[in-house]
Amino acid sequence: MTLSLEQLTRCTVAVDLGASRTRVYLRDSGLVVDEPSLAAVNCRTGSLIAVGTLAGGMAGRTPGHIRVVRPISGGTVVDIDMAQRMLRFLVNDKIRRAWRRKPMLRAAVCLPHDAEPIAQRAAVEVLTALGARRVELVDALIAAAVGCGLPVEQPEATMIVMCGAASTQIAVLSLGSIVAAEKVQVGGDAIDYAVIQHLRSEHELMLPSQGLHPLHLALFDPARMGTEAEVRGRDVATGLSRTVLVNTAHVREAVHTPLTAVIDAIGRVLRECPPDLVADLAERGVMLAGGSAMLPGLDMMIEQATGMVVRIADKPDVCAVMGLGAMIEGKVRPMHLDPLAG
Ligand SMILES: Nc1ncnc2c1ncn2[C@@H]1O[C@H](COP(=O)(O)OP(=O)(O)OP(=O)(O)O)[C@@H](O)[C@H]1O
Repeated sequence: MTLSLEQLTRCTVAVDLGASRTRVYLRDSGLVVDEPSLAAVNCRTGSLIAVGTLAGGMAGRTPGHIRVVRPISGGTVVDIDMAQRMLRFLVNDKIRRAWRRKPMLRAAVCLPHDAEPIAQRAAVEVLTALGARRVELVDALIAAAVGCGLPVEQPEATMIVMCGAASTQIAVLSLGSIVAAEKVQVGGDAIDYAVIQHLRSEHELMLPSQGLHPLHLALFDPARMGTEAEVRGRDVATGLSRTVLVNTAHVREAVHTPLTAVIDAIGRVLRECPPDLVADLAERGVMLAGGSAMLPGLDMMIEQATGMVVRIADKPDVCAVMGLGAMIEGKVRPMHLDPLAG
């Protein structure tokens, strides 16, 4: 992966191909695409019917011959052809025109920490098919840390916990590099799954896929700890609509297992760090980013488990692409580490 800021400033477009959402930042225009990484396909003809938000609205409501697919899984492109087609439709005419004016278009893509060479290659192929002549790959943790406004280029420790849909990545950074990092395959989707399973087994209730986010507020809000929240769904046996009262403390217990994996990974990263950096972190705390950082009370759960202050980034879901955008716009100044003269 590259971290040559000079190479990045030659890029016109910054892309974050996430498991849950695809985001595109265009130089001089800002964030121009932020849509679900979904495509609806007609299985009989192979034609694409919808992408992004429109495809998301179709999920769970399609007839047998239409499938809503995710070409990106865990931050890795798993279906290159579909990802290319999805991205082509997500970037509208205006962006395509801007790209066409740049025959030697360069693109920057952020990839999960420690992405396999095959995942790196897949991302390059997706962007190349859209006209990029050169693709710079950047570690998503560095991009997100820049996007959160952390002083990554300074000789002081900063810690970022990026909780996405399919994974949580944790890193301690200093002097523009990653000192210690870890990735666990637990993110917002695993937390949602734990809630769905709890409602299914304890209350015999099935939830529509879109019904979870409004629920997060009722179930995880620390102010409502130990109270009951009304949840509406479909009865598993009868298929009829039903409302149940759910104890919020029990739901928190249900998500304990996925969250424990995240807390354990934070501990492992801290153990790998030199003591001076850990002392910095004790003062400065932890920055929480990624879409799942918006889960009410997640910051407090991490704070209680680690004993460190946890802050949630401004717009945590778009930190990585905005950080990459800042890099291509040349807003990040590298710290000079040239050998001393004399
Ligand atoms: N307001 C919210 N409250 C709770 N969870 C949320 C909220 N908004 C988004 N999420 C969760 O955030 C996750 C998406 O986060 P993000 O946009 O960072 O994912 P991504 O970058 O596509 O994923 P990944 O980094 O795993 O590739 C989803 O699991 C979603 O359920």
